[in-house]
Amino acid sequence: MTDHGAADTSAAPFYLPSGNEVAVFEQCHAHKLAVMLKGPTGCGKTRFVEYMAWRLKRPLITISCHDDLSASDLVGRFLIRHDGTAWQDGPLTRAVREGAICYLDEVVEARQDTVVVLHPLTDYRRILPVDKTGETLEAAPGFQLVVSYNPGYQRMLKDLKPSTRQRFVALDFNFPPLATEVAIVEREGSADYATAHALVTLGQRLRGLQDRGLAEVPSTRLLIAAACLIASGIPVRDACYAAIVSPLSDEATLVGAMHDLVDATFV
Ligand SMILES: Nc1ncnc2c1ncn2[C@@H]1O[C@H](COP(=O)(O)OP(=O)(O)OP(=O)(O)O)[C@@H](O)[C@H]1O
Repeated sequence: MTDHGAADTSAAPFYLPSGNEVAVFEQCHAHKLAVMLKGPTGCGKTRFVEYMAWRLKRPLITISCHDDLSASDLVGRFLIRHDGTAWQDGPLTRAVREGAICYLDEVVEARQDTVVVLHPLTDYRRILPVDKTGETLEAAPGFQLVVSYNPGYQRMLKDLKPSTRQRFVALDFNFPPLATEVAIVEREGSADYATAHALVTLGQRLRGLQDRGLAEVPSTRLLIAAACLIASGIPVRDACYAAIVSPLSDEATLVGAMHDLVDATFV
């Protein structure tokens, strides 16, 4: 869990919008609507929430969901101490009390019985029943629930229930348009324009391999990693293999096809 505590008064997190996501999110916040960010890994969802929390001057509490995450992990539990037991709020309860933005990353990884804890917070009631203490907390002004969800993963039995999905306004994220992604790689990867442009061109070509069986396509995050290696003196091809090609696949044919695209991009 990442806890930015009080509202972030430092400089704005760097975020380049791709569409009207900032305006839509602001309206959701004003109307107390929960938001679901849908999109592939590494395309800017977390950075967007950090930016919005800064813009709206709200504290941000981030929770990475996994299949062991229990309702108590979110809401809180009694801790045994030398002088008895003491209640400790979980991150969701703290966000509700503080009026923070609570960001649950990859919410689909959490078990259904954990996810249902969110339901009464997403409708007009905005309440959190804390069964173990008998309290019912009303969310403080400014509280907002935000979840992320990667629809690309094949999940079979594991998916969000319609009764959960329909509680959120969904914002679709994808990799940014070329010029925007070049600007991001330039800035975040300390790259010159030509290198950033070439890396994004390579990224777009590799994303085209999805039709040929590449399960995971390169995210903006991977392109930035390659740029960082290049900026620190690693030869371009080595950087691309290590930061982009190798993390994406172990399958010889696909790796070969990706190597060819690296060579064709950086002639
Ligand atoms: N629009 C953007 N503006 C600025 N930086 C961006 C943007 N999109 C992506 N990035 C960069 O890409 C990195 C990865 O993005 P981020 O961590 O937000 O992805 P994510 O979609 O939350 O991924 P995951 O689903 O794996 O958590 C960021 O740390 C940032 O450097």
